[in-house]
Amino acid sequence: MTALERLDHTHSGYRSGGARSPGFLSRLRERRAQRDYEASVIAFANALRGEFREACSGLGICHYVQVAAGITIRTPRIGEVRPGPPLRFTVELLPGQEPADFTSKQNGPRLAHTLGGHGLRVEPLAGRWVRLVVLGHDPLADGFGLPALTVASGAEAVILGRTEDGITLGHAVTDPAHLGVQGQNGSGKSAFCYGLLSQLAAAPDVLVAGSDITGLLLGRAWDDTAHRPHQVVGTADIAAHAVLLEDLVAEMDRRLATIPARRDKIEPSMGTPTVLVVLEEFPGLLRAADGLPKPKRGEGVPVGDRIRSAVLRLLSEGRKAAFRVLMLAQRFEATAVGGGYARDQFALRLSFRVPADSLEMLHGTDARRFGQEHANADPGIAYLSGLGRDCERLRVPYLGDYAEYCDRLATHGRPAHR
Ligand SMILES: Nc1ncnc2c1ncn2[C@@H]1O[C@H](COP(=O)(O)OP(=O)(O)OP(=O)(O)O)[C@@H](O)[C@H]1O
Repeated sequence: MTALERLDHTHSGYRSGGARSPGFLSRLRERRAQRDYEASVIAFANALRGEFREACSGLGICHYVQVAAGITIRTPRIGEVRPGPPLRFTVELLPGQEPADFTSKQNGPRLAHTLGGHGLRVEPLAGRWVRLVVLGHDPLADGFGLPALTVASGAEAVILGRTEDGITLGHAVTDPAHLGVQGQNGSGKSAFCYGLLSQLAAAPDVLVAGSDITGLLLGRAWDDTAHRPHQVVGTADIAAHAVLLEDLVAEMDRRLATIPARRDKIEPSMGTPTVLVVLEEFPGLLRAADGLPKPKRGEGVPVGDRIRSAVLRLLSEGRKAAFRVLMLAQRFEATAVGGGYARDQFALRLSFRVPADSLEMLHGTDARRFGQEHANADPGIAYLSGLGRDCERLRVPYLGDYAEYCDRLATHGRPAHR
């Protein structure tokens, strides 16, 4: 506060006239500051229009118009500008343009870099208008911890991650979707699953079953819980994995045979829980099974084939019987996960750091534009498609180290009936 302003507050009774009062000077100064600010915003907006126009013509987000003097370039018109941060401005699309044109083919980061930012977010407004938001830094650069949360029922959403717009995405295990997760070593898939399973471990109407050749995601950490008898771990007895999966298929068949009249699916309950069949490092399980000696002709089916057909049945028929599959693989190659038909059954797909071709393999050609950047993603950053949303980038929550996972299961895991 300046001396004059102080005078205005403390000695207002001595003012000789409104026009000469310190209040007047202060208002004058305020008005001038406001004018200066507005002039700077106008200058900034004009500079932005120039830069944006250059960038749009460079990236081909423009129309070429033939006029008498030759060819002229029309670029989308900028409306209102808010310097931010983050810098935001509205843009009127040219006829035939779509909001996605600003982000397709790496246009988003290129436009943002020209305008001094890191990334670009496009928000459709009314009619042909969109708002472009220039993000100053990668909104997913900061991690977020997963509090010791558990859901009371499978119908409650567990936290999957936070998107670039700051939206926390959830998913209820009762939603009819199998979940496929791929990622290279150290990309954060196991940590993601620790978070996911620990949130589900207490729900009385969810059973976490499955096969885990590593023995870390399932197995010992689940000892003394109701889930543990339905889990097979390790590589010592690969046939036991096939037996477990076949038992799950038998339970699925029993449920399908008992769907009540006028219903087309099982309603999960404590007596008939949603079974989440976790298949950790599934391609590794198939490789180990295929490496076993083959039975002689007429003396049974090879273990690998038994596993493939059980998983295929769970994937294709399990949804109505309250079975959900969570499959993990380094790479979702069709041959590695039991065939292209099996891979197509995953309505919810999540990719941690993977080479560009693997990203496209699981998410389709829409994901091609993200491939290069995602091939170097930090642990915990993933692309998700499904849930009625386009392929989008998100950061999954981090529960902490493995000991924390064990502690949470020991504390919250639904106890075994004694
Ligand atoms: N969401 C996350 N936020 C921050 N750091 C993470 C996150 N997830 C994983 N990390 C870090 O990355 C490391 C590797 O993660 P994780 O073990 O889950 O990878 P992975 O893909 O399962 O690898 P592997 O296939 O070798 O098991 C973790 O030890 C942790 O330090």
